[in-house]
Amino acid sequence: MAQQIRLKNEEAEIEDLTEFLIKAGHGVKGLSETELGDLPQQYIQPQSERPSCMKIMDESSIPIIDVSNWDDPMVVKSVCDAAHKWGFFQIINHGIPLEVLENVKLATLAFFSLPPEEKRNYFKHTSPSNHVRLSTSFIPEAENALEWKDYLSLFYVSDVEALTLWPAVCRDQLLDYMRMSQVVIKPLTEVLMKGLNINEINEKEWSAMTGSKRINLNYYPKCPKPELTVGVGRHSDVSTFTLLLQDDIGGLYVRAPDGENWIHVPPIPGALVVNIGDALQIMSNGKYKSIEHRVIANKINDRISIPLFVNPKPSEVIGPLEEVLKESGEKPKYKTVLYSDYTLHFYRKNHDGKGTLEFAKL
Ligand SMILES: CC(C)(COP(=O)(O)OP(=O)(O)OC[C@H]1O[C@@H](n2cnc3c(N)ncnc32)[C@H](O)[C@@H]1OP(=O)(O)O)[C@@H](O)C(=O)NCCC(=O)NCCSC(=O)/C=C/c1ccc(O)cc1
Ligand SMILES: O=C(O)CCC(=O)C(=O)O
Ligand SMILES: [Fe+2]
Repeated sequence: MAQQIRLKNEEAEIEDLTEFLIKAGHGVKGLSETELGDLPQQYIQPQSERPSCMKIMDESSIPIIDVSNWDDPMVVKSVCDAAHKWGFFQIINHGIPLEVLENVKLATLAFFSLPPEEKRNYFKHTSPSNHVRLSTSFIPEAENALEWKDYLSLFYVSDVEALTLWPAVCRDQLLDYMRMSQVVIKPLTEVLMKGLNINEINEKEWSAMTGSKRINLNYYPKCPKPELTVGVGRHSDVSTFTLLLQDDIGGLYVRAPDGENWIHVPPIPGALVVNIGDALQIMSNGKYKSIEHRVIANKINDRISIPLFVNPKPSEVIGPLEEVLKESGEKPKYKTVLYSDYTLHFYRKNHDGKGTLEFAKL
């Protein structure tokens, strides 16, 4: 197969690659396992996006916050300051049992270990529902260069629906995690709102901020030439916030507050990475920031990560919160947008740093 991929002329190559990756269900994991030795040209990123162009700040680190007591004013301050300055932080002692997190990682590996004949049923054209979708790269149709990643994206509607639609090898573990994640989602939302002087969150605001959830299982197989490609290109999440579980390999980099340098997010056993998404940047009128981040591929190890995106409901109209505008006296920096229009805009283009936010800028 590997030889076939390489020997075809350029146009046939793309067709063949699509056949191999998607129709046959091998994904980039299958490509990695063929031990090509070389990187197919479709994965070669322009010079400016390659790791060699990143200025990395080794001495810096995003905050690590012990959240064993969410009511502690110091915790509230640390979380809100981090959301303002860094847009990214790690939380420890968050109350989700280690076993639940370990089971999510094992379930992710179990899904990607399924034979290609089974996995191919979850790609867009064959998936039984648009709430379950396996993809390779981000949006292959919209990208000039592909990303070295496969991912299963699961939109959560209810336990009942997930039990019917989600793949049996991982659904119970993921549902346990979704259930347990409330011990973080609820106090984290309350604390972030406190930082905006919102002390009571009504039903409508809960729905505006946390009304829908999506969980992605990311698989980054080892890559023959990591220096020429990316695991995930520069982007900010379109969520309200994201809880990210990563394994012990590393490779996630976030933009430093100076807007130029990059900072590695080291794996910490048992910790969760939290990042602010575009929706909360909009609702907080820019007080909290969604930060650009990217993943570098790895030559030696496969890597997995599992982001849980906490989002507004797709039918929600979001914009700067009234309380925030009143309290600060600021003019709105963003217009109101239908959240599903915002996410559709994100899904129609390749990763472009913080470009998605332009859609909502006034
Ligand atoms: C607008 C959505 C996304 C889809 O609406 P739908 O009408 O029920 O679903 P469709 O299946 O008809 O999808 C419409 C289009 O959206 C795209 N799409 C629909 N889900 C997908 C999908 N998981 N994958 C990649 N295209 C999709 C897809 O391209 C499709 O376009 P097309 O095929 O041309 O009809 C809707 O689910 C929605 O608004 N959800 C809100 C919650 C939500 O999912 N928010 C996104 C949080 S995810 C996030 O912050 C970051 C994600 C991310 C992901 C990958 C990365 O590399 C980096 C970051
Ligand atoms: O793999 C990671 O560490 C981050 C992945 C990511 O940014 C995403 O899926 O949105
Ligand atoms: Fe992300």
